[in-house]
Amino acid sequence: MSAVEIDGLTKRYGDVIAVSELSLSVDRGEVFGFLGPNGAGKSTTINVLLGFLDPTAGEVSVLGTDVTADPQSVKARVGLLPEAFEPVPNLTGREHVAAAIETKRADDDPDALLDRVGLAPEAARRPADDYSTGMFQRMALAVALVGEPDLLVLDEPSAGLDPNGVQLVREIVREESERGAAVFFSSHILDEVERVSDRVGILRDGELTAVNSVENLREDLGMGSVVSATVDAVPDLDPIRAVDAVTDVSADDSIVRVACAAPGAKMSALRRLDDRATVADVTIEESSLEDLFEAYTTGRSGTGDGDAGDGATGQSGGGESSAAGSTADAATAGGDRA
Ligand SMILES: Nc1ncnc2c1ncn2[C@@H]1O[C@H](COP(=O)(O)OP(=O)(O)OP(=O)(O)O)[C@@H](O)[C@H]1O
Repeated sequence: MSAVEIDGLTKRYGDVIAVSELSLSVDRGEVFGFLGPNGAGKSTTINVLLGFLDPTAGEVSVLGTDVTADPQSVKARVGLLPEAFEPVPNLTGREHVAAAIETKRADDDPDALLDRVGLAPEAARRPADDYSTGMFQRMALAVALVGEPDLLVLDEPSAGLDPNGVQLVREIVREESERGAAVFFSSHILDEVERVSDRVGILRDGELTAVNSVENLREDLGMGSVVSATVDAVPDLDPIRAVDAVTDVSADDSIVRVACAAPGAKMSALRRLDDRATVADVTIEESSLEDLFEAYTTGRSGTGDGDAGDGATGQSGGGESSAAGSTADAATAGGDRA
C-alpha cells in the first residue's frame, strides 16, 4: 500500500486553478522531494493531502485512507512541519512538544525528542515565542516527530537553520525513512533535496512536469555529467565521440572533457581514453539539481536533447495557494498544541 496516492487532483480557488489533474504516489519508506517555484501549487497540494482543503476534483488517499472521507484518522498518523508554525504565547518549547504528545495520545519522552532535534534543555524551558527562527524550526520538527508517524510532511524543513541544522534535518529524514515512514517534503534548498530524496516531483504552474530520481531526470534531459581527464598527450578523440551517450568531447593542452548523457558512458569513455593516452587525473562534474529545476520550470533544457516540461511521470495544473502551516494545523495533523 502506498503512503500517498493522489489521483487526478484538481484544486480551484474561484477562477484560479491552483493544482490541475495531479497524479502521484509515494511509497512507504520513500523520501519524496516536492519542488516548484513560488506559487506552483506545493502548499495547496500539501493542504489537500492533509485534509485541510477539499479537492475540487480527484482522489487523495493517505496510508490507505481517503482523506476527504476521514481526515481525522489521516491526521493522527501524519507528522506535519508546516510552512508557518505559530507558537502559543508563553508556552515553552518543551510544553509545545508535550502538548503534541498529549494530543496524539503518544508516549514519547519530550526531552528525548528535543534532544534529537538539538534543542538544549535550557532553551526548551524558555517560551517558544522568544526563539530564533532556527530554534523554532527545531522545536517544530520535534512536534512533527511525535508518535512515530507513518508519513512525515515537511514544508521547508530547513528554513532558517544553520548548516548544522540542515545536516541534522537530513539525518532525521534518513532515520525516519529507515524506520519505514514515508517523508514528503518541499524545499527550495535544492542541494538538500538532491542529497536526501529517493525521487523528486517538480511542479510548474500547478502541473507536475517531472517525477523521477534526480539521476533519471538528468538522463532524461541529457544533462548528465562532464568527465575531465588530465592526459600526457591528447589522442585522436573520434573513438571517444563514438561511445554511446557521449554528447560532446573537447580538449585543450592536457585536459580532455567528455560530456556524458548516461551514467554508463563515463567509464566507457574513460577506458577508451586510457587505452590511447596516460590518464593522470580525473574529475567528474554532475549537472546540478538547479540546472534540472530550471529546465523543468522554465522549459529551458541545459545541454541535452531532453524535453523539459513534458512531464516524466506526473501531471497537474497550475495555481498557487496558501501554506499548510500554522500552529493549529500542526496540532491537528502532527499533533501539538494547547
Ligand atoms: N486561498 C486562496 N485563494 C485564491 N488563490 C489562492 C489561494 N491560495 C493559493 N492560491 C493560488 O494558488 C496558487 C498556488 O499557491 P501555493 O501556495 O500552493 O504555491 P506554493 O508552490 O506553495 O508557493 P510557495 O513556494 O510560494 O509557498 C497561487 O497562484 C495562489 O495565488
